[in-house]
Amino acid sequence: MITVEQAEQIILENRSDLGAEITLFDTSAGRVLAETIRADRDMPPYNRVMVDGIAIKYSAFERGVRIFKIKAVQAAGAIPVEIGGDEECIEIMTGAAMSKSVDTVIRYEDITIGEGEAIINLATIEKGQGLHLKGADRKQGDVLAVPGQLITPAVLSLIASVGEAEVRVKKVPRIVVISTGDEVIEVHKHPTPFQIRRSNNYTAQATLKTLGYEASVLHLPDDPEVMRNQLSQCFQYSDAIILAGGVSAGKFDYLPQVLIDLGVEQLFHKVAQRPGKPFWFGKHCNGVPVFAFPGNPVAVYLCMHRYFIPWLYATLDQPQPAPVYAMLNNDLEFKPELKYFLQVKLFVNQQAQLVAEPIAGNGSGDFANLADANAFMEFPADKVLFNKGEVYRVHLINSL
Ligand SMILES: Nc1nc2c(c(=O)[nH]1)N[C@H]1C(S)=C(S)[C@@H](COP(=O)(O)OP(=O)(O)OC[C@H]3O[C@@H](n4cnc5c(N)ncnc54)[C@H](O)[C@@H]3O)O[C@H]1N2
Ligand code: MOO
Ligand SMILES: [Mg+2]
Repeated sequence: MITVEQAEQIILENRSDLGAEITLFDTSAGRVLAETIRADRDMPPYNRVMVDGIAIKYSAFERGVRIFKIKAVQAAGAIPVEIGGDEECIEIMTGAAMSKSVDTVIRYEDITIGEGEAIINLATIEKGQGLHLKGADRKQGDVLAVPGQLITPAVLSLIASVGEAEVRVKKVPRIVVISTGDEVIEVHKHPTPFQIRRSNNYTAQATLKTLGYEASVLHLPDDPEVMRNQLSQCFQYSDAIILAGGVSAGKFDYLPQVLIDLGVEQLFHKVAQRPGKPFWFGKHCNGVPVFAFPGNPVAVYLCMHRYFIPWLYATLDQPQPAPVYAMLNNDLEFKPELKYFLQVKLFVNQQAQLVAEPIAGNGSGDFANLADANAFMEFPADKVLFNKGEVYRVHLINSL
């Protein structure tokens, strides 16, 4: 049996390269950049007025001039107006490009406008005040965003401002989530006393949706023939396949054999972890990875966060998010030599520490308590006792 770290490494080594495509900039939020965005002009591109008021030459104020003749009113977007002499000013608006003949802006609140003139009511001003200098933020050609960067609303504003109406983004994988099991029926149907409604595939789909990724869902019965037929089609139109259930030691756990029959190379089966020990991972001969998670709902949920999402980041060339750590709030014991992932509720205490409160449950079949959790805490396999105050890694879940 391999460790969690080994499983993670094998999965990341099997990241896919799906290439890039062009998309319209205004639909690119949530996509991952596949090009470098550079400033096409200085930022700001001109000496930008920051307040509504008057623009003057500072040296005139320094000499004692307080009353300035208004030469013109200049709106944002208008051609910059020059003053004729030092005792003139321009009434100028926020966002306007200031001419070289003036260098300082005084806001309306600090002046009195009279008949064709402006009187400054301040004893002191600073040269260059009220002005956002050309190139102060970034210079023309500077890198604004890099490949692998998520297009957040902030990045999108940069893409728009440099005039990239079309932007190169990483292609997103076509993902299918497939639940298995004869006991698992459709959501709108009424279960017999020995059936359950399916939830695993929808949880996995929703987990992806919260990150901005679509997935289709499918269900397969515990019938190797049907599984073979349906799965062989899935390999034609998917870039990643997530399965749930049918991978353990039961008489009807056909999946590992079915996958091997279909040309999927088994890269591992079973990971030293709880939940999710029977996790099976392989790669189809056409390159499509297969994440066959154990059917228990908590195992599916953990494996989505611990394995599939990191694979997704790697596939999209996105840096993995920095690990998060929290402080355990209770003593606990876990004897098996497995890495233990426990549902916890995180909160920040008055010392600004991130604290993890374990949520007691009934094992990996108990998905009722998942709704109260916002993270899994990861406990090392080589320890039995875990004490209050110790710090361990956490994986955030249920964050919308
Ligand atoms: N002899 C052994 N038995 C089991 C072992 C083992 O090592 N030896 N491992 C246990 C562990 S750990 C897990 S986890 C489960 C995994 O089993 P499978 O992957 O084969 O999954 P199933 O048997 O199909 O189902 C398990 C459980 O999950 C429920 N389930 C399945 N699909 C859904 C769905 N879409 N929505 C909600 N719930 C679902 C299913 O009804 C079962 O209760 O095996 C242990 N056994
Ligand atoms: O692998 Mo499981 O521990 O029941 O989810
Ligand atoms: Mg089973």
